[in-house]
Amino acid sequence: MTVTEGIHQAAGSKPVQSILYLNGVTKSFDGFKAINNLSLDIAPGELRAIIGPNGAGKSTMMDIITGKTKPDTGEVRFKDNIDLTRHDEADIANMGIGRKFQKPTVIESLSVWDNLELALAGNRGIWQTLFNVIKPGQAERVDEVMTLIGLNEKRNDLAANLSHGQKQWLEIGMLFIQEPEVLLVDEPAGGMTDMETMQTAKLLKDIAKSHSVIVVEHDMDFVRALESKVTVLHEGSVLAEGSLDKVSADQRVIEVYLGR
Ligand SMILES: Nc1ncnc2c1ncn2[C@@H]1O[C@H](COP(=O)(O)OP(=O)(O)OP(=O)(O)O)[C@@H](O)[C@H]1O
Repeated sequence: MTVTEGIHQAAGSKPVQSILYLNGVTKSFDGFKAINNLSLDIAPGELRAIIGPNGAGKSTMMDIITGKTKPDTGEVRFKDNIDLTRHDEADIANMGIGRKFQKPTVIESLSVWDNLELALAGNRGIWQTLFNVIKPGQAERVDEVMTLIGLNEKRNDLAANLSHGQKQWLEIGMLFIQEPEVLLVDEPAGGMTDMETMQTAKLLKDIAKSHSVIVVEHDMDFVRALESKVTVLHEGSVLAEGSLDKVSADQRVIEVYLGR
């Protein structure tokens, strides 16, 4: 059994084939098909990049997975047999599908440490977290995540004083510390320097050693650095899938990106 299989297979149960499985999903807005017969299969522990021109349906797809938007038709399954269309957004987040939006939402007036501690505490609330003694093991967990996101030396700095890239890493850390099984990450590299972009790719690759990660991104240098399978969306469907080299050599993908 590989490490990934071990993580995703409960004792005695059948190994999970697909951490996320979409089949024949359609969603229309006022008669316009934003998602059109979309199918997608993500394996446990997979890192998958989703690309596609503006309006291809990337955000709507993420909204459908997280329960923010209900599809008109089609299957949306988590761990093979959990039908996500029957659950609301809060349920889906609690089941272990975490999403990081494009804009960081860290609390600027708190330190890096406090932001992580707060995220770890989850529903316990801000005042209890800040004034209660931290539980055994939690400080170690905060330290561990702080090291992963490369902000150890900034632990006592206010989040307001971090660079844009560092805020994004902190936010990824705040999602990761809650131990979701799947992380959905929306355009993390937007507005980052080249060095920050490469560090973000490394961070997501590190996270994907033990988690499934789906990342939507426009920055092709970032997508190349992920070294992952790429899905190209266009007009709400999968246009091409494979390595970045393979999809970027596909004539249909070239036409979509360059315009006909
Ligand atoms: N709530 C909505 N009401 C009406 N139309 C919508 C709604 N949400 C999305 N759309 C339309 O659906 C299509 C797909 O949008 P979506 O935001 O999913 O694309 P995207 O690939 O994420 O684009 P971008 O890269 O620009 O963020 C677009 O034409 C958009 O205008």
